[in-house]
Order: sequence, then C-alpha cells, then structure tokens
Amino acid sequence: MAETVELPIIDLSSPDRISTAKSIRQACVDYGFFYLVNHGVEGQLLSKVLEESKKFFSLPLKEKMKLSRKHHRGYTPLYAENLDPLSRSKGDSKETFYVGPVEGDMAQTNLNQWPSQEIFPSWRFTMESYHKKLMSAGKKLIYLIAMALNLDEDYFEKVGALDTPSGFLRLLHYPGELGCFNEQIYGASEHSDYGMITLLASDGVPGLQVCRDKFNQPRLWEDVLHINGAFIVNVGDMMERWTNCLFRSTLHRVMPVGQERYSLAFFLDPNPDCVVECLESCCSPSCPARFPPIRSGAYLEERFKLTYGE
Ligand SMILES: O=C(O)CCC(=O)C(=O)O
Ligand SMILES: [Fe+2]
Repeated sequence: MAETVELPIIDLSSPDRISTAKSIRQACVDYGFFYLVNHGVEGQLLSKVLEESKKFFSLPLKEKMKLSRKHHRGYTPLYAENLDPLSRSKGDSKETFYVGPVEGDMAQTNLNQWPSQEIFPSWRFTMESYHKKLMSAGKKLIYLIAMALNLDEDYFEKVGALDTPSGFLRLLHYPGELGCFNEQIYGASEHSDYGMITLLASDGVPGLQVCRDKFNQPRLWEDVLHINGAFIVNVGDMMERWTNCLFRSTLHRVMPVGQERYSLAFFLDPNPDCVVECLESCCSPSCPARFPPIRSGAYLEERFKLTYGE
C-alpha cells in the first residue's frame, strides 16, 4: 500500500494575493502539486462535463473512431498513448478525447472535432464553457505564479506566453481493468506534463499517484486523495525549465484500481511562439541555466511525437 501525500491547499479567491503567492511558491518547490479551491468553476458544470464525457466514451468504438485524433484534437482509443516512452508496455489503458482552444484564433478553434449535435445537443456547449472557465482560472494562477517568482504579475503575459495560450482539455476514461500477471498495464504510465500548469479534476475514483523525487531509485509513489470540488494543479516541464528546476514538474501516474474512472485534465501551455528560457531570478554563476531556450511549439511537438510514436 502506498502512503498518502498531503498536498497544500491554495485558495484562488483569497484577497491576500501576496500570501497566496508565497504558498504557491512553497507548494511548487516542495511538491510541484497542490489542491486549488474557490477557483470559480461551479460543481454543477464539473458534473455536467463528466456526464457528457461518459456519454461520449460509451459510444461504440466505430462511432468514436469517426472523430479520431487530428491536429491533437479528438479521440484516441485504448492503448494508443504511452505517456512513458521508455516503457515497453503496449500503451496506457485509457481512452481520451482532446478539445483544443475554443476562443481566439479561428484557424485554431476550427480544428476542434465535435460529436454530432443530434446525438449530444449540449456536448459542445458544455465543453466550451468548461474550457473557458478553466482558461480563466489558469490565467489567474499564472499571475500568482509570476508573483511567486518575484516577477511582475503580468510577466508571462509580457513574454507572450498568454497571447492566445494553448489550452488543451483532455477527457479521460480508464476502463478499470487490472491487466494480467506478466504485463504491467497502467491507467496512465509515469510522466510529467509538458506545459506550464495542469488543472486536473476527477470523479473521485482513486488511482492518481505522485513520485516527488524523480532522481531517486527505487521510486517512491504516494497516493493523491480526491477532495470534492478541488482541482489538483501540477507544474509542467516548461515551467520547470523557466524556473531552472526551482519549481518541480513532478512525475505522476494513474494505477488501475479495478474500477472505472473518469477525469479531466486541462493543460495550459504557452503560446507556440513563446520562447521559454531560464528566468534571470532562477540562475546565477553558481547555478547556471540547465536548459537552452526553446520555442514552446517546437518543444510540444517533440514531446507529442514521443507519446504517440509518430
Ligand atoms: O487522470 C488523471 O488523474 C491524471 C491524468 C494525467 O496525468 C494526464 O492526463 O496528464
Ligand atoms: Fe499528467
């Protein structure tokens, strides 16, 4: 049995933003994960999104495959993704559906794929509403993260990260099978997320685990408990690069628990043209930048290629 990790709780609505920023800094340094409460996304909307997601995944595979993933939007079937490219498993035991940006650049928003309105009349509207709400909560958090790094609160805006930022919503369904003896099948194999931050919600079924020290072997995995109504936020790899590993992009995975599970991951990524390079406040002659500057779009493309074996 894994131990349970006690993650800090951050209140997004607290008027004391300086103190909130300090707590976020501590959480990102110590864990790379925290709970977010009072984020402005109503429980009713969250339930509706989970319900619509369930409806989609319960369609016959043939129907779902009509919307198969293009331009990183749409459906990916069981075992199509392997979040740990180093593992030799046949892939993760999950199916997913991606919704890309829903506002701003028409060329981007038009790439989204939607199930037929006749079958699911409110599906698109529900997903778009959720996407917009998450984008707004995510941006507030990015302002606080800038403060947490002793930068101007609009720092990430000024470097172009938030010029039509890429928000990708991933609906996930884990069928809950336990695999067989000679093969380890994960719901989601170990990985860190690629972008700035991720906001995660689930139906409450357990399975999520974190490994706080990715350089330590053997790995120590700890369970993350569900808190009703709270998002679980984690730092992504590009934020880790910006902060020269001050903020950690923590490894996590989803174990199969023999129970079906639904979750929603919202990835807030910098605009593809934004260059991610070590913040001045995070390097010094004794602690030089560990990563060269990269363009966000190029970095993401490379990571997707590894995930999908494309
Ligand atoms: O389903 C979960 O709880 C985690 C999903 C996840 O880590 C991801 O989609 O990147
Ligand atoms: Fe993840």
